[in-house]
Amino acid sequence: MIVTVTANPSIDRTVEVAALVRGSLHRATAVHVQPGGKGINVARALVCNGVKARAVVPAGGAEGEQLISLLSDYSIDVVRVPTLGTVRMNVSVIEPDATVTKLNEPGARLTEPETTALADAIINASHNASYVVLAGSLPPGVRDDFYAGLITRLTDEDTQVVVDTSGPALRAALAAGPTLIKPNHHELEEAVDRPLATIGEVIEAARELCSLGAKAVLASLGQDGAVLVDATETWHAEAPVVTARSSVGAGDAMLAGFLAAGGKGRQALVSAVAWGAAAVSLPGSTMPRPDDLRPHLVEVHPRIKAGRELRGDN
Ligand SMILES: Nc1ncnc2c1ncn2[C@@H]1O[C@H](COP(=O)(O)OP(=O)(O)OP(=O)(O)O)[C@@H](O)[C@H]1O
Ligand SMILES: O=P(O)(O)OC[C@@]1(O)O[C@H](CO)[C@@H](O)[C@@H]1O
Repeated sequence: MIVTVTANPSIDRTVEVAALVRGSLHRATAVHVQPGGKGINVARALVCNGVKARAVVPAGGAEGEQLISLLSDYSIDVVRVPTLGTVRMNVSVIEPDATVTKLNEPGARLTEPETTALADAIINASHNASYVVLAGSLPPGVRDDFYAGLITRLTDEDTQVVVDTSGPALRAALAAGPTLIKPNHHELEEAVDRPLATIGEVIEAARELCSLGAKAVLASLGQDGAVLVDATETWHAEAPVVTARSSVGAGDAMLAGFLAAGGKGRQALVSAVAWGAAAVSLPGSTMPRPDDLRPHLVEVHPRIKAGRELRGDN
């Protein structure tokens, strides 16, 4: 069982438009409403591929009810932590060339008792978990060291903890020694506070985060695939570039693919890249199913080209 935690869940509304023009009225050509937040997406991707997942989710208000109802379409074991505040609504506007303009709300403030209840629910839900995934932003009211505290508590119980977050929460989490972190290109640049233009620079930055406490780094690089750095090895793998439809949640699908294939090493990286590539070719934040996956097309570079320039996001 893989346990995912989404401290700041969302209802994701993806609106497709012909072209986005600031200050204009747009008529949507399609709309998708899906349960969102990174941990929830990881859990959705896992169960869509027959891997058992439990999702811990704080949820309140009418939107909280809607989120739980949307989640009932998936065979996820949902652990709901009731809150007074409502679940946020995040909007992605997608143009035909797959350009995404994303509007994420901050999320409702969690009170101190709610934060304590969430932390206790996570610990209770995580006994016997093969991995616990702490994913996404923290809502207002929750301290930056929330994930760090959980990593310490879970590691004391020999649980493997994966973190996918950004900014101060990521920096605080590093020192607590997570099993794996999954930054994207932008989050990695932010973590080392410099631009990263080549594969070699990404690898150097990932090693720096290992020296700060992460046991491994899985960096997602959009159409340039992904880099995996652990204590002994470094790999770069990529799928043939697909015509993107929506990149929302592709990084979450990618992390799910990595964990579904064992959570370490070359084969897990191949699976991760295949799941990520499949996710970008699907609408909204739709997670891939077995028929969508093409792991045999993924190339693991036998020799890493450190000087290769990154092509940019999706
Ligand atoms: N155009 C593309 N063609 C092929 N594979 C892609 C493409 N875009 C993304 N991928 C795959 O999907 C993975 C995740 O993409 P990306 O780096 O954009 O994630 P992300 O920024 O973490 O996404 P999110 O935060 O929305 O979940 C990449 O590592 C890569 O394997
Ligand atoms: O605001 P956060 O927590 O950083 O990210 C939330 C979010 O953008 O991440 C997912 C895609 O990865 C979406 O489902 C969701 O809307």
